[in-house]
Amino acid sequence: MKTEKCNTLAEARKKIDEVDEEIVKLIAKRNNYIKQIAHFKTSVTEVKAEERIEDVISRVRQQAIDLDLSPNLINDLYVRMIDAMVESEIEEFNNAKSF
Ligand SMILES: C=C(O[C@@H]1C=C(C(=O)O)C=C[C@H]1O)C(=O)O
Repeated sequence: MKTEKCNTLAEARKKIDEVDEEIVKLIAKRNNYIKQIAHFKTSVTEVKAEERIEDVISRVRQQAIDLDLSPNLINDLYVRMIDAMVESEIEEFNNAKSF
């Protein structure tokens, strides 16, 4: 992973702002795929797919370890994010069913 060396506080903050912009775009992209997935499912239990959540969390925890990042931090962020995305998937699922 390429991280540039910054020489000032302002420069480092600008880099952080750029990274944040990318993170939010990627989260929006992830959420768009989540909404598509809703259309391939037939029940709310299937929407929730607990075993898939465990797989995703386990994979990102390992990736955090590989990148020398706290696995617990990534775990907590993902639990919160997936929770919200499952809500958005359920909403999409219920809307699709009502057509
Ligand atoms: C996207 C899916 O649906 C839900 C959302 C998940 C996620 O945000 O990664 C994982 C499992 C499901 O709770 C899926 O089944 O893959």
